[in-house]
Amino acid sequence: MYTPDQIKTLQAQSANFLQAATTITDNELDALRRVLRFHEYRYYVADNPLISDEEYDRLYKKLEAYEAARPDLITSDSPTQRVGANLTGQFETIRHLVPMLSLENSYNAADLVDWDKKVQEASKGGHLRYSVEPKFDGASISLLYEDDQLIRAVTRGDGIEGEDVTANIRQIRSVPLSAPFATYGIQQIEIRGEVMMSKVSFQKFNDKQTEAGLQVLANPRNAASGSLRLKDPAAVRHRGLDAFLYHISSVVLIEGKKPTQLLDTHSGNLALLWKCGLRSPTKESEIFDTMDAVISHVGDFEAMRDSLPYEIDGMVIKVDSIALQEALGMTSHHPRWAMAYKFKARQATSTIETVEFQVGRTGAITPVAKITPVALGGVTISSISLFNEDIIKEKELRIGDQVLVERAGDVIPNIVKALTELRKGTETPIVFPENCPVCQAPLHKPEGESVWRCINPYCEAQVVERMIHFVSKDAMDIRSFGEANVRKFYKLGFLKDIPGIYSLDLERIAQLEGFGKRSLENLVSAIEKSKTQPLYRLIFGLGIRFVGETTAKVLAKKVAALWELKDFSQEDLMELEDIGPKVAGSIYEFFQAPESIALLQRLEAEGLNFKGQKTTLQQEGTSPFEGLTFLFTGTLEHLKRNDAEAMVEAKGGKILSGVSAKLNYLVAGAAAGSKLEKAKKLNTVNIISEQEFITMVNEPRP
Ligand SMILES: NC(=O)c1ccc[n+]([C@@H]2O[C@H](COP(=O)([O-])OP(=O)(O)OC[C@H]3O[C@@H](n4cnc5c(N)ncnc54)[C@H](O)[C@@H]3O)[C@@H](O)[C@H]2O)c1
Ligand SMILES: [Zn+2]
Repeated sequence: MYTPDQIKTLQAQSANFLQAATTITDNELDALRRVLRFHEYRYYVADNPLISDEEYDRLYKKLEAYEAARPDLITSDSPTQRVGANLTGQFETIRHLVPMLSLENSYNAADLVDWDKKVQEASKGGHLRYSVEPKFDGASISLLYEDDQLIRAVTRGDGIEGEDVTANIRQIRSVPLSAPFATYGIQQIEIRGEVMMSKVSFQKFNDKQTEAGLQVLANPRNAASGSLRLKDPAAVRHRGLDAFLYHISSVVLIEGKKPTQLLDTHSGNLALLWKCGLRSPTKESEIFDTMDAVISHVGDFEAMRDSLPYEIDGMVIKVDSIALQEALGMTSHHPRWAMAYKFKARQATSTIETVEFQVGRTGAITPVAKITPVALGGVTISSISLFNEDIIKEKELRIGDQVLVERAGDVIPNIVKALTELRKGTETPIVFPENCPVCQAPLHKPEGESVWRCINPYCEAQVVERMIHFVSKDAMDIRSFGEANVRKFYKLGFLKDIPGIYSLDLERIAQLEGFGKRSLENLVSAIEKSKTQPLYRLIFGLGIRFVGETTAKVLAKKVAALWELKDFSQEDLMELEDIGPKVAGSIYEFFQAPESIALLQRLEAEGLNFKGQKTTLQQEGTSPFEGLTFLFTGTLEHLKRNDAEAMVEAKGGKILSGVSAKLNYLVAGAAAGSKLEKAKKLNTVNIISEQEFITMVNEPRP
């Protein structure tokens, strides 16, 4: 459709239009329309947009503003006069009973208030209600049911005609093949909705694409519309698609039947669809009497956008009364009775200017792309982690590449893809260093891992990062310390390692600019306070590889004092909750390394809390045998069998009737027989004597 040269020219023109703050001139009108049509093709037909939605919307608004001032120059094929065509020519086209339009977009409360005024005028003082529902970010479809049977499903196409994708739509489980419309007197009904791919299915889909070396899709919308065009309906079934149906566009009643009242309002329509077994957004929609209430609701919904299982890109506000909808009518592009309220953009385009390699506290090398600063979701983004070398290879990123950047909610920004077609030939590969960029030690990458590491424990970058981690909020939480002070003190030679935090030369610090009496006092008291932090914070703060907060808590609970961890074997560690071989290996290594022991000795000498939770827990606990199982066999010398069993139960343990893998302790008396033999074979049972049992009962915890 477009040659590589045309693509480059059109993209350069887009960039010019986007940069120019001013409105366009008469001469540029044609070029802007061509540019918009090109992006519509990339978006609707190729499913591979080259600019972000926000950029497209800005171009569109530019054209709209120009045409509003010069209505004499509007042509019927202008992108503002019809919906972007997505006819691929691969399917039979079918005419919609009623045109299938786009929506008018609004971006702020003021836009909504303006629209409300127009609607109020049209309502002539009648009671006005708005129905508000999510704007589902998928691909639109139109379904036709006749005599309760689904007879066809069509894409939006150019709004007048769409493509017949019935075979594919029949694979979507939330679209019933038959529905009891006749009970409402309906013979034929045309319904509109959105085919969606959930966030989970989308992630799975992209993972598979990556694995197969295919291009990842920019968003679930692209994935949904791409799925509708698959040639093999069976393949559609595996994509995990859903459909929300939110509009009735046409109804033919069975002869002699009266229309149900549900057909009088939009909310009634949603209820009717729901009652007939279609997934309409009844639960997701709400009715409001005033635009003020609508505005506050859309704000609330935007805040919970990320907790939904599917993507929405805004809200749609609809006039609830169908009579008023009809009075308001439509343009050739959108109905006047509905308004989309678009949420803040999540994607933008930018350029990779350089890539830096950062060294983390565990020595991991993270490539970070420095991009041309771009505003996204309320913040300006100028650097983006590329995670590791594999990701760079998978996404085929190069320095100089134009890229699509995404920032969803609290998730850290990431690069969705490079816009490879826009390459000029001057882009250069991203070369991973062979040596640590800070200490120059050769980097290592163990088999099966994707991260390169500097394994020099004295690497400056790591030393500093470890200290930053140690003082951080989730670790020792030394409030007034922070990253900036760690770096400053280190640079000045005041601070060399973690224990040094507790022996800072305060007099020298007092002479530094910005360290008044007050801030120095705060620093000192924060450092002092950290000495009594619970043990798990210290363990976490040590920055042992793979030991997060949760693991640190597990470890702190298991010991009376930190030093005990030195005696844990890898097997001992693996018996603890949620600790696998990788984590166990790392903990074991840490406690065997002489450097670690020296570090801990210095910290202990500084008076840091090394006490774990083990002893306190047991003294408080009245059920030291909780979770343990016992069985007695053979003849006991000192205790009666019944008394012994009662002792176990009194301490929270359980008596089992036979030897199995569930058994923890077999107390074997004289002449023990088959049970003892079986326990020996099992290898998992602790076999103890009566005397050992008595000792255990008298001890706080086995
Ligand atoms: N990045 C690009 O290059 C590019 C190019 C073209 C279009 N676009 C994007 O597409 C938009 C235009 O596309 P569009 O015409 O499909 O409009 P749209 O997606 O902004 O809104 C209209 C569509 O919303 C859908 N919708 C979802 N939930 C709905 C609900 N509850 N009620 C009614 N409709 C609902 C319908 O399918 C309807 O057709 C642009 O604003 C832009 O964001 C991007
Ligand atoms: Zn290094």
